[in-house]
Amino acid sequence: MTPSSSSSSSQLSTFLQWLSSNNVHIDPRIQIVHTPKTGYTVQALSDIPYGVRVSKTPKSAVLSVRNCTLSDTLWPFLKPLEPNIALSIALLSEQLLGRDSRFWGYLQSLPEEADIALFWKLKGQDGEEALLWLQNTEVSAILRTSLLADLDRTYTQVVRPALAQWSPTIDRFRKAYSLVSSRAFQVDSWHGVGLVPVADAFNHSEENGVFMETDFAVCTQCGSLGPCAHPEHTPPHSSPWDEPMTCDMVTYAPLKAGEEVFNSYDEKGLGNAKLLVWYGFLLEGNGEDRIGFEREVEGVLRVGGGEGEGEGEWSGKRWEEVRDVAAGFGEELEELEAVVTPSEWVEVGEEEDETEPGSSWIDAEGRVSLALFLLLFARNSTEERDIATHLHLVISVMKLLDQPGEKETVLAGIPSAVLKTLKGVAKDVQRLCASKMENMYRPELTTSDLAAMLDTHLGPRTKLAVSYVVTERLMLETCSKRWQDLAESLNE
Ligand SMILES: C[S@@+](CC[C@H](N)C(=O)[O-])C[C@H]1O[C@@H](n2cnc3c(N)ncnc32)[C@H](O)[C@@H]1O
Repeated sequence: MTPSSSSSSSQLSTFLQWLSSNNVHIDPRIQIVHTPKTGYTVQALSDIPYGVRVSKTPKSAVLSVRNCTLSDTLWPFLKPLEPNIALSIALLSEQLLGRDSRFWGYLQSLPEEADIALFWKLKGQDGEEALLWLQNTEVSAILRTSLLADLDRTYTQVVRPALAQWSPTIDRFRKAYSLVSSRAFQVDSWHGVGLVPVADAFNHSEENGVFMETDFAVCTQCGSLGPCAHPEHTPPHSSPWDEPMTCDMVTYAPLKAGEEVFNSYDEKGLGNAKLLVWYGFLLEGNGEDRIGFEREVEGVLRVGGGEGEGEGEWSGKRWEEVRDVAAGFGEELEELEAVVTPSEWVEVGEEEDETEPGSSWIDAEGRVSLALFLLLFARNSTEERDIATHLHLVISVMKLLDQPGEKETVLAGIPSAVLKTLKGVAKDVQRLCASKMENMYRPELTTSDLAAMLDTHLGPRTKLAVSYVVTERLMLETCSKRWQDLAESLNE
């Protein structure tokens, strides 16, 4: 239910009063705004320089499994659970207490639920249609986890018995989970995850203006930052121990008057698939998007393609050899950044297992991951004895082709084995992309058809799903076209 603007403004004023009585500090240069359509946003009222603490929420005002009213009773039930599930139960318990909850002024300001894709399966026709569209995308890969079943089981085994006096429904528990999923923060090593009033009013963007700062390393037994009765806790020397512990939103860049202030929900970045599943929205042109090729890599390898190569050989000796050789090629490989994404160079040759299918992906610009490039290189150069020289030549040709100039001159004198490997890699990449698209919903529709559908009458979830699919299709098409062009230039 969408609240009217008068109920929305009374919710906000009750929330602001609650913040004030819980000693939450808000810098007068920012303002929390609420409209029924956009929910909460935070606006800068004047220019604010870098490094300003624009809000400070005492940890006593954070809702966590440690801080909730029924913590003493609930803790033994919550301790073994996955943190977000445990926090959802803590949140639900406060919601059930209603006005008796010390968090009521905050809770009454929250939406009833966040419409996250995790629960679309349970949302009738629009949700089901949206999920059909998301078939064989990154979203469906995330949704393959057993979380929904875990939530059902937790409801029966924990929520119902622990909160029996209120007879909570599974629906209320799921709604609480959706709020936690879309607005909880890591608070510290005692609270774990928690709902941090004010901090959770900021929307997300890739270019964030604020970030959260808090003392994380507190005593895991009692939450103390300074010296306490627990000998395992070594107090950090960097923080004053006697000040109230707070979760602060600090400006990360100078803010301009009149502009919305954004946070980033994950310092490592969040692609649209995760945003849809855990937060229920997506960002246009999200630079963090990736498409994994776990299934397709196995499919392509199974059908063969590397000359004379049999099933299963790809991850064997040759792959290890290529990986070892590539570890010494750091700078050379970096120069391929137009085709191979530079963001994971550090992983090459390090402990992370590059044979994991999870490291084969393309990025938002349609560039292949280094692991995928090397995997396909390995698979298409099985006959080469001197793999280091062969890799060097392949990289050199790719670099030359990327520069303006006569392709014929570039290619003259290049050993045919090098061209063959490159053509093989190009063909494999195109096959991976095609295979991904063929297994999506309605593959017969072009990407332009899908984009045109966005102007027609679609349910809100279906619309989000179709826009997501358009971005994945564009990434695949960009990637495929780049390698097709490369292969064609080798034929000229
Ligand atoms: C932590 S809350 C942020 C405050 C939120 N607007 C509210 O009304 O409570 C996260 C939720 O805000 C919304 N949101 C955050 N960033 C957004 C963005 N860039 N575009 C659209 N919705 C966004 C999503 O609904 C998300 O689940």
